[in-house]
Amino acid sequence: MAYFCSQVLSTSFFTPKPQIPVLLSPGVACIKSSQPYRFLHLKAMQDNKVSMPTPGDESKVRVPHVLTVAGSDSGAGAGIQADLKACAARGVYCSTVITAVTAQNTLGVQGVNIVPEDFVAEQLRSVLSDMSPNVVKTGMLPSTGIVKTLCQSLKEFPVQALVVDPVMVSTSGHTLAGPSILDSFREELLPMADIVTPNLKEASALLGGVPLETIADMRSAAKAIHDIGPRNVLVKGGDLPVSLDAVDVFYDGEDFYEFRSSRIMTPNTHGTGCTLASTVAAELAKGSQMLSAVKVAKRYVEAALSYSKNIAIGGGLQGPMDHLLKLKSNVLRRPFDPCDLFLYAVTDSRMNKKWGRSIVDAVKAAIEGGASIIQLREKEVETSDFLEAAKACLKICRVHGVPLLINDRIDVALASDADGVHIGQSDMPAHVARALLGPDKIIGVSCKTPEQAQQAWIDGADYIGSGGVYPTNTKENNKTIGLDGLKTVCLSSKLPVVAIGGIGISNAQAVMGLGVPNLEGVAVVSALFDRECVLTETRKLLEVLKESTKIAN
Ligand SMILES: Cc1ncc(COP(=O)(O)OP(=O)(O)O)c(N)n1
Ligand SMILES: Cc1ncsc1CCOP(=O)(O)O
Ligand SMILES: [Mg+2]
Repeated sequence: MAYFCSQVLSTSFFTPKPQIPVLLSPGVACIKSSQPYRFLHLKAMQDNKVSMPTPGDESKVRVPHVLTVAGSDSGAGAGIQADLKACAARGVYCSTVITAVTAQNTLGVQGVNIVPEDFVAEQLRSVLSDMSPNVVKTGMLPSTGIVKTLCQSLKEFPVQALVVDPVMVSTSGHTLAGPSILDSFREELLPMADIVTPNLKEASALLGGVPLETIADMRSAAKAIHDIGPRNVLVKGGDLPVSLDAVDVFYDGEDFYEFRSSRIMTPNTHGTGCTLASTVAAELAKGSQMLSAVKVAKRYVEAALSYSKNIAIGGGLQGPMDHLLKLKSNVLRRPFDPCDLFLYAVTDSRMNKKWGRSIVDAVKAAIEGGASIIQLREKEVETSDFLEAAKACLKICRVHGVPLLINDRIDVALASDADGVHIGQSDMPAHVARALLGPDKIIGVSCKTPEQAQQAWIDGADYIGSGGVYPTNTKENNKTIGLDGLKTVCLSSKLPVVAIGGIGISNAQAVMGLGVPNLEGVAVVSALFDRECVLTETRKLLEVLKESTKIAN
């Protein structure tokens, strides 16, 4: 590997107009250049100071790493906090050097406290001397001294790429870095940058105040900024007047590229600039070339903006976005409660077809009748129909606060964002399902024996389905374990249990009357769905179950 790298390096020293990162191995990009800073960088790479796989150290995995040098935003929509979240969302490690601490919220910036220059230098040294970030991304650099300190540190500890977001004014209009830093930007920082990502105001400021009102102006600005020294320029046109599309202009010194996307109507745009730049940095750290890094970053920001367009955080005009695309779905999903197992309705497409109803109608009726959890057990439908049904049922379940699980099909559960899965002993092992679904989704496992119950607990299941308690026609060749077998499983299980198999209004009380504390309810298929009126049957079963809890107490 080292030999291959030095081959690339030795030719790159003589490349006349080098700009594009050369992929050496995943996460290791080498930028060809003949400039002094580049020389130091390449030299450091040769000396193995910059992240390289260590021969004989295969058990350790080097992760792509971005160091962000920026200001803290107490509201966490922008600055260091946005950078951390964007890198985490993109699967890249992010270390931080804080240049200023701001008091901010969705109303604006209430205060700024600049970190002393020598302490910025100390943070830089701590990270750069030990942790070998692949890429440095800069945000708020509030003083000339801090800009100079950073440039000095980068000469001492070269990195693979430098992404400069020339933050000057907050989205609320507060000055975060005054005009005094412009000279140091132009003279020192930009010539070291692999990409600079100004918005219209920042591009104008870098060019001495020229008005920028059209895409043609943006192209001229990109070219003029490129002349200052950065290898690539992205002029962001989000503030361009009278344009429905958001247009950004990218210039690599030879070609122009326009990135167009339809404007997402949302107030939650605070921190988009920081997020875009740190995502570019993250993609470069993974080994992407510059143009694809910018493309992916644009796509990610658009997706996050679109996902976050209706989230409500703070009372001001500009809210933060949700970098991890999780907040909305977590609000709608409540944690698993074992009481949900009380009346567990398991669908069956054959039965619903027989009675001329759709899966969605069957689920609606079961919920209206009082089902506390739904499982889609659709053994005969096409995958695409299963997915559509799951999405439609999920909408209904969410409105009623009823969890929706998918039988067997982890792929369908993931694609529909259902609340979880129910799996059997011959399905995907529960620990694999847990790894695929993450910590929050509900996983139920079928168990007939104490050993299986113990394994389900070890594997990270949330509940056990135990049966068939009574003989059933719904599942072929299914061994009946009886009430005794059910009791044995319950007593050996650390997890809540739901009984299944041949259960209906005639025997539900006998099952619940077993009197074991972790037996939470009954799961039924034919007693609800192989009947003319699902609503009536569900109501009747609910009454029987309620009655059995009264008797038990
Ligand atoms: C709640 C509940 N318990 C058990 C089962 C049976 O699952 P499995 O053993 O995977 O068999 P199939 O349902 O896939 O035929 C269940 N579905 N639900
Ligand atoms: C899926 C399953 N697992 C064990 S028994 C059974 C079938 C339950 O269906 P029914 O409630 O109609 O007996
Ligand atoms: Mg199964």
